[in-house]
Amino acid sequence: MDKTFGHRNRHYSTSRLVFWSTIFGALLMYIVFRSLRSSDSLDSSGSSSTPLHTTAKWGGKDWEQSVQISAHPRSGSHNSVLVTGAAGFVGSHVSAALKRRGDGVVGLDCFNNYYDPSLKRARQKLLAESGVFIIEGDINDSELLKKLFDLVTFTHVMHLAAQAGVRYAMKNPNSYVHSNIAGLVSIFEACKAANPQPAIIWASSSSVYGLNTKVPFSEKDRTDNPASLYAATKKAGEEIAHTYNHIYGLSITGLRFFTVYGPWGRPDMAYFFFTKDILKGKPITVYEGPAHASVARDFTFIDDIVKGCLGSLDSAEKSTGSGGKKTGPAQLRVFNLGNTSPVQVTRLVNILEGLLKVKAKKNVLPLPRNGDVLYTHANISYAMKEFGYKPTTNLEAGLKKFVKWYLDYYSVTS
Ligand SMILES: O=C(O)[C@H]1O[C@H](OP(=O)(O)OP(=O)(O)OC[C@H]2O[C@@H](n3ccc(=O)[nH]c3=O)[C@H](O)[C@@H]2O)[C@H](O)[C@@H](O)[C@H]1O
Repeated sequence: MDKTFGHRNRHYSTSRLVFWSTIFGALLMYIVFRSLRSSDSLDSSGSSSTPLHTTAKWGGKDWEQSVQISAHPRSGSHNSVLVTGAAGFVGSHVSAALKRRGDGVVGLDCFNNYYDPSLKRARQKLLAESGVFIIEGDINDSELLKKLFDLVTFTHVMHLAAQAGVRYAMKNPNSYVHSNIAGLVSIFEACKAANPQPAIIWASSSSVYGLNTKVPFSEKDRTDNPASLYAATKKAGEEIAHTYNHIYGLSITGLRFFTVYGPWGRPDMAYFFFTKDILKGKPITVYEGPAHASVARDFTFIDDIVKGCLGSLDSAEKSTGSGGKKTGPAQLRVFNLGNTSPVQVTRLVNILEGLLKVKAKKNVLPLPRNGDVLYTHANISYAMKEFGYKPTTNLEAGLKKFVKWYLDYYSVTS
Protein backbone atom coordinates (compact mmCIF):
# COMPACT_ATOMS: atom_id res chain seq x y z
CA MET A 1 0.00 0.00 0.00
CA ASP A 2 2.60 2.39 1.15
CA LYS A 3 4.56 1.21 -1.83
CA THR A 4 1.60 1.92 -4.14
CA PHE A 5 0.98 5.07 -2.29
CA GLY A 6 4.63 5.32 -2.24
CA HIS A 7 4.65 4.48 -5.88
CA ARG A 8 1.49 6.50 -6.36
CA ASN A 9 2.90 9.00 -4.00
CA ARG A 10 6.04 9.00 -5.95
CA HIS A 11 4.06 9.14 -9.18
CA TYR A 12 1.68 11.65 -7.58
CA SER A 13 4.53 13.77 -6.21
CA THR A 14 6.29 13.68 -9.61
CA SER A 15 3.16 14.89 -11.39
CA ARG A 16 2.64 17.51 -8.63
CA LEU A 17 6.24 18.57 -9.09
CA VAL A 18 5.76 18.89 -12.86
CA PHE A 19 2.48 20.75 -12.33
CA TRP A 20 3.84 23.25 -9.81
CA SER A 21 7.11 23.76 -11.64
CA THR A 22 5.10 24.54 -14.80
CA ILE A 23 3.01 27.04 -12.84
CA PHE A 24 6.09 28.53 -11.20
CA GLY A 25 7.90 28.73 -14.53
CA ALA A 26 4.96 30.48 -16.16
CA LEU A 27 4.70 32.88 -13.22
CA LEU A 28 8.40 33.64 -13.43
CA MET A 29 8.10 34.30 -17.19
CA TYR A 30 5.20 36.66 -16.54
CA ILE A 31 7.08 38.57 -13.84
CA VAL A 32 10.17 38.88 -16.04
CA PHE A 33 8.02 40.01 -18.98
CA ARG A 34 6.19 42.60 -16.87
CA SER A 35 9.40 43.95 -15.36
CA LEU A 36 10.99 44.23 -18.81
CA ARG A 37 7.97 46.13 -20.10
CA SER A 38 7.85 48.50 -17.10
CA SER A 39 11.58 49.20 -17.15
CA ASP A 40 11.26 49.60 -20.88
CA SER A 41 14.04 52.15 -21.16
CA LEU A 42 14.33 54.06 -24.38
CA ASP A 43 17.25 53.74 -26.65
CA SER A 44 18.33 57.03 -28.17
CA SER A 45 15.77 56.52 -30.91
CA GLY A 46 13.08 56.56 -28.22
CA SER A 47 11.52 53.31 -29.39
CA SER A 48 9.28 52.61 -26.38
CA SER A 49 5.58 52.93 -27.12
CA THR A 50 4.43 52.65 -23.50
CA PRO A 51 3.20 55.84 -21.84
CA LEU A 52 6.12 57.13 -19.85
CA HIS A 53 4.16 57.99 -16.72
CA THR A 54 4.94 56.02 -13.60
CA THR A 55 2.80 55.08 -10.59
CA ALA A 56 4.49 56.53 -7.58
CA LYS A 57 3.83 56.41 -3.87
CA TRP A 58 3.24 59.38 -1.59
CA GLY A 59 1.55 60.33 1.73
CA GLY A 60 2.05 59.84 5.41
CA LYS A 61 2.91 62.18 8.28
CA ASP A 62 6.64 62.53 7.45
CA TRP A 63 5.84 63.15 3.80
CA GLU A 64 3.28 65.83 4.71
CA GLN A 65 5.80 67.54 6.98
CA SER A 66 8.45 67.53 4.25
CA VAL A 67 5.96 69.15 1.87
CA GLN A 68 5.01 71.89 4.32
CA ILE A 69 8.57 72.70 5.36
CA SER A 70 9.69 72.86 1.72
CA ALA A 71 6.74 75.08 0.77
CA HIS A 72 7.40 77.59 3.55
CA PRO A 73 8.90 80.88 2.27
CA ARG A 74 11.79 82.56 4.05
CA SER A 75 10.98 85.91 5.72
CA GLY A 76 10.71 88.62 3.10
CA SER A 77 9.06 86.36 0.54
CA HIS A 78 5.35 85.52 0.40
CA ASN A 79 5.53 82.98 -2.40
CA SER A 80 4.85 79.26 -2.03
CA VAL A 81 5.38 77.75 -5.46
CA LEU A 82 4.51 74.27 -6.73
CA VAL A 83 7.01 73.47 -9.52
CA THR A 84 5.94 70.53 -11.66
CA GLY A 85 8.75 68.89 -13.63
CA ALA A 86 11.10 70.05 -10.86
CA ALA A 87 13.59 67.25 -11.58
CA GLY A 88 13.65 68.29 -15.24
CA PHE A 89 16.08 70.64 -16.94
CA VAL A 90 14.21 73.96 -16.74
CA GLY A 91 12.27 72.88 -13.64
CA SER A 92 15.37 72.17 -11.57
CA HIS A 93 17.03 75.48 -12.49
CA VAL A 94 13.85 77.46 -11.76
CA SER A 95 13.30 75.63 -8.44
CA ALA A 96 16.84 76.43 -7.35
CA ALA A 97 16.47 80.11 -8.29
CA LEU A 98 13.14 80.48 -6.46
CA LYS A 99 14.53 78.79 -3.36
CA ARG A 100 17.70 80.91 -3.46
CA ARG A 101 15.68 84.12 -3.29
CA GLY A 102 13.58 82.83 -0.35
CA ASP A 103 10.43 81.50 -1.98
CA GLY A 104 8.87 78.31 -0.64
CA VAL A 105 9.23 75.59 -3.29
CA VAL A 106 7.73 72.11 -3.57
CA GLY A 107 8.63 70.02 -6.60
CA LEU A 108 6.60 67.32 -8.35
CA ASP A 109 8.10 64.94 -10.90
CA CYS A 110 7.26 61.46 -12.21
CA PHE A 111 10.92 60.63 -12.90
CA ASN A 112 9.98 58.77 -16.07
CA ASN A 113 12.56 57.23 -18.38
CA TYR A 114 12.15 59.49 -21.40
CA TYR A 115 15.81 60.11 -20.79
CA ASP A 116 18.25 58.77 -18.21
CA PRO A 117 16.42 59.08 -14.85
CA SER A 118 19.77 59.16 -13.01
CA LEU A 119 20.25 62.73 -14.30
CA LYS A 120 16.87 63.62 -12.76
CA ARG A 121 17.88 61.96 -9.49
CA ALA A 122 21.15 63.91 -9.46
CA ARG A 123 19.20 67.17 -9.91
CA GLN A 124 16.79 66.05 -7.16
CA LYS A 125 19.73 65.45 -4.79
CA LEU A 126 21.18 68.88 -5.49
CA LEU A 127 17.81 70.53 -4.85
CA ALA A 128 17.27 68.55 -1.63
CA GLU A 129 20.56 69.98 -0.36
CA SER A 130 19.08 73.47 -0.79
CA GLY A 131 15.82 72.51 0.91
CA VAL A 132 13.60 71.72 -2.06
CA PHE A 133 11.52 68.56 -1.58
CA ILE A 134 10.54 66.92 -4.86
CA ILE A 135 7.54 64.61 -4.66
CA GLU A 136 7.62 61.57 -6.92
CA GLY A 137 4.21 61.57 -8.57
CA ASP A 138 2.21 62.10 -11.75
CA ILE A 139 0.51 65.39 -12.63
CA ASN A 140 -2.52 63.28 -13.61
CA ASP A 141 -2.88 62.04 -10.02
CA SER A 142 -5.76 64.29 -8.95
CA GLU A 143 -5.77 62.75 -5.45
CA LEU A 144 -2.15 63.82 -4.98
CA LEU A 145 -2.81 67.33 -6.30
CA LYS A 146 -5.82 67.74 -4.00
CA LYS A 147 -3.72 66.61 -1.04
CA LEU A 148 -1.00 69.11 -1.94
CA PHE A 149 -3.45 72.01 -2.10
CA ASP A 150 -4.96 70.87 1.24
CA LEU A 151 -1.50 70.95 2.78
CA VAL A 152 -0.17 74.17 1.24
CA THR A 153 -1.72 77.47 0.15
CA PHE A 154 0.28 77.75 -3.07
CA THR A 155 0.50 81.32 -4.38
CA HIS A 156 1.82 80.08 -7.75
CA VAL A 157 2.10 76.93 -9.82
CA MET A 158 5.09 76.86 -12.18
CA HIS A 159 3.92 74.04 -14.45
CA LEU A 160 6.98 72.80 -16.35
CA ALA A 161 6.22 69.06 -16.43
CA ALA A 162 5.59 67.91 -19.99
CA GLN A 163 6.52 65.34 -22.57
CA ALA A 164 9.15 67.32 -24.50
CA GLY A 165 10.84 66.56 -27.79
CA VAL A 166 9.62 67.33 -31.30
CA ARG A 167 10.73 64.14 -33.05
CA TYR A 168 9.82 61.62 -30.32
CA ALA A 169 6.14 62.46 -30.80
CA MET A 170 6.12 60.18 -33.84
CA LYS A 171 7.27 57.25 -31.69
CA ASN A 172 5.12 57.66 -28.58
CA PRO A 173 2.13 59.94 -29.25
CA ASN A 174 0.24 58.76 -26.17
CA SER A 175 2.85 60.21 -23.86
CA TYR A 176 2.16 63.69 -25.30
CA VAL A 177 -1.58 63.36 -24.80
CA HIS A 178 -1.09 61.98 -21.28
CA SER A 179 1.33 64.68 -20.13
CA ASN A 180 0.66 67.74 -22.26
CA ILE A 181 -3.14 67.58 -22.58
CA ALA A 182 -4.56 65.39 -19.77
CA GLY A 183 -1.79 66.49 -17.41
CA LEU A 184 -2.37 70.19 -18.11
CA VAL A 185 -6.12 69.85 -17.55
CA SER A 186 -5.43 67.98 -14.32
CA ILE A 187 -3.26 70.86 -13.09
CA PHE A 188 -5.83 73.49 -14.15
CA GLU A 189 -8.60 71.50 -12.43
CA ALA A 190 -6.65 71.38 -9.17
CA CYS A 191 -5.89 75.12 -9.39
CA LYS A 192 -9.50 76.11 -10.18
CA ALA A 193 -10.74 74.13 -7.14
CA ALA A 194 -8.15 75.63 -4.77
CA ASN A 195 -9.17 78.47 -2.47
CA PRO A 196 -7.47 80.88 -2.91
CA GLN A 197 -6.55 79.94 -6.47
CA PRO A 198 -2.87 80.20 -7.37
CA ALA A 199 -1.56 82.05 -10.42
CA ILE A 200 -0.24 79.66 -13.05
CA ILE A 201 2.84 79.96 -15.26
CA TRP A 202 3.30 77.03 -17.65
CA ALA A 203 5.65 75.87 -20.40
CA SER A 204 4.34 76.32 -23.90
CA SER A 205 6.81 76.16 -26.77
CA SER A 206 8.29 78.07 -29.71
CA SER A 207 7.18 75.07 -31.77
CA VAL A 208 3.60 76.44 -31.83
CA TYR A 209 4.83 78.83 -34.58
CA GLY A 210 5.22 75.71 -36.73
CA LEU A 211 5.56 76.45 -40.43
CA ASN A 212 5.16 80.24 -40.07
CA THR A 213 7.38 82.15 -42.45
CA LYS A 214 7.09 85.67 -40.94
CA VAL A 215 10.15 86.23 -38.74
CA PRO A 216 10.84 87.09 -36.06
CA PHE A 217 7.88 85.28 -34.46
CA SER A 218 5.56 87.49 -32.41
CA GLU A 219 2.94 86.41 -29.86
CA LYS A 220 0.30 88.17 -31.99
CA ASP A 221 1.04 85.90 -34.99
CA ARG A 222 -1.43 83.16 -35.84
CA THR A 223 -0.25 79.69 -34.86
CA ASP A 224 -2.49 77.55 -37.06
CA ASN A 225 0.07 75.24 -38.62
CA PRO A 226 1.94 73.27 -35.97
CA ALA A 227 4.45 70.90 -37.57
CA SER A 228 4.50 68.19 -34.89
CA LEU A 229 2.17 66.52 -32.41
CA TYR A 230 4.34 68.06 -29.70
CA ALA A 231 3.64 71.53 -31.10
CA ALA A 232 -0.06 70.73 -31.48
CA THR A 233 -0.33 69.67 -27.81
CA LYS A 234 1.32 72.94 -26.75
CA LYS A 235 -0.98 74.94 -29.03
CA ALA A 236 -3.94 73.03 -27.56
CA GLY A 237 -2.61 73.88 -24.11
CA GLU A 238 -2.81 77.57 -24.94
CA GLU A 239 -6.44 77.15 -26.04
CA ILE A 240 -7.25 75.17 -22.87
CA ALA A 241 -5.62 77.92 -20.80
CA HIS A 242 -7.97 80.43 -22.42
CA THR A 243 -11.04 78.45 -21.29
CA TYR A 244 -9.86 78.03 -17.68
CA ASN A 245 -9.09 81.73 -17.57
CA HIS A 246 -12.46 82.65 -19.09
CA ILE A 247 -14.64 80.33 -17.00
CA TYR A 248 -12.84 80.09 -13.65
CA GLY A 249 -10.79 83.28 -13.47
CA LEU A 250 -7.42 81.55 -13.35
CA SER A 251 -4.47 83.91 -13.94
CA ILE A 252 -2.45 82.02 -16.56
CA THR A 253 0.82 82.86 -18.32
CA GLY A 254 2.17 80.62 -21.11
CA LEU A 255 5.90 80.70 -21.88
CA ARG A 256 7.07 79.88 -25.40
CA PHE A 257 10.59 78.62 -24.74
CA PHE A 258 13.02 78.75 -27.69
CA THR A 259 15.37 75.69 -27.75
CA VAL A 260 16.69 75.98 -24.22
CA TYR A 261 20.22 74.69 -23.55
CA GLY A 262 22.78 74.74 -20.73
CA PRO A 263 24.33 72.77 -17.86
CA TRP A 264 22.15 69.91 -16.51
CA GLY A 265 20.41 69.90 -19.88
CA ARG A 266 18.36 67.27 -21.70
CA PRO A 267 20.25 64.37 -23.32
CA ASP A 268 17.59 64.12 -26.05
CA MET A 269 18.51 67.53 -27.50
CA ALA A 270 20.97 67.99 -30.36
CA TYR A 271 23.54 70.17 -28.54
CA PHE A 272 23.75 67.48 -25.82
CA PHE A 273 24.03 64.32 -27.89
CA PHE A 274 26.23 66.06 -30.47
CA THR A 275 28.67 66.70 -27.60
CA LYS A 276 28.49 63.08 -26.48
CA ASP A 277 28.94 61.68 -30.00
CA ILE A 278 31.72 64.09 -31.00
CA LEU A 279 33.68 63.11 -27.87
CA LYS A 280 33.15 59.41 -28.69
CA GLY A 281 34.19 59.91 -32.30
CA LYS A 282 30.70 58.84 -33.42
CA PRO A 283 29.15 60.49 -36.50
CA ILE A 284 26.44 63.11 -36.00
CA THR A 285 23.57 63.82 -38.38
CA VAL A 286 23.17 67.46 -39.34
CA TYR A 287 19.87 68.20 -41.07
CA GLU A 288 19.63 70.72 -43.88
CA GLY A 289 16.64 72.33 -45.54
CA PRO A 290 15.65 72.46 -49.23
CA ALA A 291 18.43 73.61 -51.57
CA HIS A 292 20.91 72.85 -48.78
CA ALA A 293 19.53 75.67 -46.62
CA SER A 294 20.97 75.51 -43.12
CA VAL A 295 18.55 74.85 -40.28
CA ALA A 296 18.64 77.44 -37.51
CA ARG A 297 17.36 77.85 -33.97
CA ASP A 298 17.05 80.81 -31.60
CA PHE A 299 19.02 78.87 -28.94
CA THR A 300 18.33 80.35 -25.48
CA PHE A 301 20.63 79.83 -22.50
CA ILE A 302 19.02 78.39 -19.36
CA ASP A 303 19.98 81.34 -17.10
CA ASP A 304 18.08 83.70 -19.40
CA ILE A 305 15.10 81.36 -19.39
CA VAL A 306 15.14 81.29 -15.57
CA LYS A 307 15.03 85.10 -15.55
CA GLY A 308 12.05 84.90 -17.91
CA CYS A 309 10.26 82.38 -15.68
CA LEU A 310 10.78 84.41 -12.51
CA GLY A 311 9.86 87.66 -14.26
CA SER A 312 6.63 86.06 -15.47
CA LEU A 313 5.85 84.79 -11.98
CA ASP A 314 6.54 88.14 -10.33
CA SER A 315 4.40 90.02 -12.85
CA ALA A 316 1.52 87.53 -12.67
CA GLU A 317 -1.72 88.93 -11.25
CA LYS A 318 -3.82 86.96 -8.76
CA SER A 319 -6.51 84.62 -10.01
CA THR A 320 -10.03 86.02 -9.53
CA GLY A 321 -12.00 82.82 -8.89
CA SER A 322 -12.95 80.96 -5.78
CA GLY A 323 -15.02 77.86 -5.30
CA GLY A 324 -14.91 77.29 -9.04
CA LYS A 325 -16.50 80.61 -9.94
CA LYS A 326 -14.72 83.74 -11.18
CA THR A 327 -15.43 87.12 -9.63
CA GLY A 328 -13.93 89.20 -12.46
CA PRO A 329 -11.69 89.07 -15.54
CA ALA A 330 -8.34 87.41 -14.94
CA GLN A 331 -4.93 87.90 -16.54
CA LEU A 332 -4.12 85.71 -19.57
CA ARG A 333 -0.69 86.08 -21.25
CA VAL A 334 1.73 84.30 -23.57
CA PHE A 335 5.42 85.32 -23.83
CA ASN A 336 8.20 84.44 -26.23
CA LEU A 337 11.31 83.58 -24.22
CA GLY A 338 14.08 83.43 -26.81
CA ASN A 339 17.49 84.93 -27.56
CA THR A 340 16.45 86.98 -30.63
CA SER A 341 19.47 85.80 -32.61
CA PRO A 342 19.00 82.49 -34.44
CA VAL A 343 22.16 80.47 -35.10
CA GLN A 344 22.63 77.82 -37.77
CA VAL A 345 23.04 74.26 -36.52
CA THR A 346 26.24 74.02 -38.56
CA ARG A 347 27.59 76.93 -36.48
CA LEU A 348 26.57 75.14 -33.26
CA VAL A 349 28.63 72.15 -34.40
CA ASN A 350 31.63 74.39 -35.18
CA ILE A 351 31.47 75.94 -31.70
CA LEU A 352 31.31 72.48 -30.10
CA GLU A 353 34.29 71.28 -32.17
CA GLY A 354 36.29 74.27 -30.90
CA LEU A 355 35.30 73.75 -27.27
CA LEU A 356 35.82 69.98 -27.36
CA LYS A 357 38.94 70.22 -29.54
CA VAL A 358 37.59 67.32 -31.59
CA LYS A 359 36.51 67.41 -35.25
CA ALA A 360 32.95 66.18 -35.70
CA LYS A 361 32.17 63.39 -38.17
CA LYS A 362 29.14 64.87 -39.92
CA ASN A 363 26.48 63.16 -42.01
CA VAL A 364 24.42 65.86 -43.71
CA LEU A 365 20.85 64.73 -44.41
CA PRO A 366 17.73 66.49 -45.66
CA LEU A 367 15.47 67.61 -42.83
CA PRO A 368 13.15 64.61 -42.40
CA ARG A 369 9.38 65.07 -42.16
CA ASN A 370 9.57 64.40 -38.43
CA GLY A 371 8.02 67.56 -37.11
CA ASP A 372 11.20 69.62 -37.24
CA VAL A 373 11.00 73.16 -38.63
CA LEU A 374 13.61 75.06 -40.62
CA TYR A 375 14.10 77.94 -38.22
CA THR A 376 12.86 79.72 -35.10
CA HIS A 377 13.41 83.37 -34.22
CA ALA A 378 11.82 85.14 -31.23
CA ASN A 379 10.51 88.68 -31.04
CA ILE A 380 10.79 89.31 -27.26
CA SER A 381 9.51 92.90 -27.11
CA TYR A 382 6.36 91.87 -25.20
CA ALA A 383 8.29 90.14 -22.36
CA MET A 384 10.78 93.00 -22.39
CA LYS A 385 7.97 95.52 -21.91
CA GLU A 386 6.03 93.51 -19.33
CA PHE A 387 8.86 92.56 -16.96
CA GLY A 388 12.16 93.66 -18.47
CA TYR A 389 13.14 90.28 -19.98
CA LYS A 390 16.59 90.65 -21.53
CA PRO A 391 18.70 87.65 -22.59
CA THR A 392 22.44 88.24 -22.10
CA THR A 393 24.20 84.96 -23.01
CA ASN A 394 25.11 84.20 -26.62
CA LEU A 395 25.55 80.67 -27.96
CA GLU A 396 29.35 80.65 -27.74
CA ALA A 397 29.34 81.69 -24.06
CA GLY A 398 26.44 79.39 -23.21
CA LEU A 399 27.91 76.32 -24.89
CA LYS A 400 31.21 76.99 -23.10
CA LYS A 401 29.38 76.72 -19.76
CA PHE A 402 27.51 73.62 -20.96
CA VAL A 403 30.69 71.84 -22.13
CA LYS A 404 32.44 72.65 -18.84
CA TRP A 405 29.53 71.09 -16.94
CA TYR A 406 29.35 68.08 -19.33
CA LEU A 407 33.06 67.22 -19.01
CA ASP A 408 32.85 67.54 -15.24
CA TYR A 409 29.56 65.68 -14.75
CA TYR A 410 30.56 62.76 -16.99
CA SER A 411 34.15 63.21 -15.73
CA VAL A 412 35.40 63.16 -19.30
CA THR A 413 38.91 64.39 -19.91
CA SER A 414 38.65 66.43 -23.11
O1 LIG B 1 11.92 75.44 -28.84
C1 LIG B 1 11.19 74.53 -28.46
O2 LIG B 1 10.08 74.70 -27.97
C2 LIG B 1 11.70 73.12 -28.63
O3 LIG B 1 13.11 73.13 -28.50
C3 LIG B 1 13.70 71.85 -28.67
O4 LIG B 1 13.39 71.33 -29.96
P1 LIG B 1 14.43 71.62 -31.16
O5 LIG B 1 14.55 73.08 -31.41
O6 LIG B 1 14.06 70.76 -32.30
O7 LIG B 1 15.82 71.18 -30.49
P2 LIG B 1 16.77 69.95 -30.87
O8 LIG B 1 15.99 68.70 -30.90
O9 LIG B 1 17.91 70.05 -29.97
O10 LIG B 1 17.24 70.28 -32.39
C4 LIG B 1 17.99 71.49 -32.57
C5 LIG B 1 18.31 71.58 -34.04
O11 LIG B 1 19.17 70.51 -34.40
C6 LIG B 1 18.65 69.84 -35.54
N1 LIG B 1 19.04 68.44 -35.41
C7 LIG B 1 18.48 67.67 -34.43
C8 LIG B 1 18.85 66.35 -34.31
C9 LIG B 1 19.84 65.81 -35.20
O12 LIG B 1 20.22 64.64 -35.14
N2 LIG B 1 20.37 66.64 -36.15
C10 LIG B 1 20.00 67.93 -36.29
O13 LIG B 1 20.49 68.64 -37.16
C11 LIG B 1 17.15 70.06 -35.49
O14 LIG B 1 16.58 70.01 -36.79
C12 LIG B 1 17.06 71.47 -34.92
O15 LIG B 1 17.18 72.41 -35.96
C13 LIG B 1 13.18 70.89 -27.63
O16 LIG B 1 13.70 69.58 -27.89
C14 LIG B 1 11.68 70.82 -27.66
O17 LIG B 1 11.24 70.05 -26.54
C15 LIG B 1 11.08 72.20 -27.58
O18 LIG B 1 11.30 72.71 -26.28
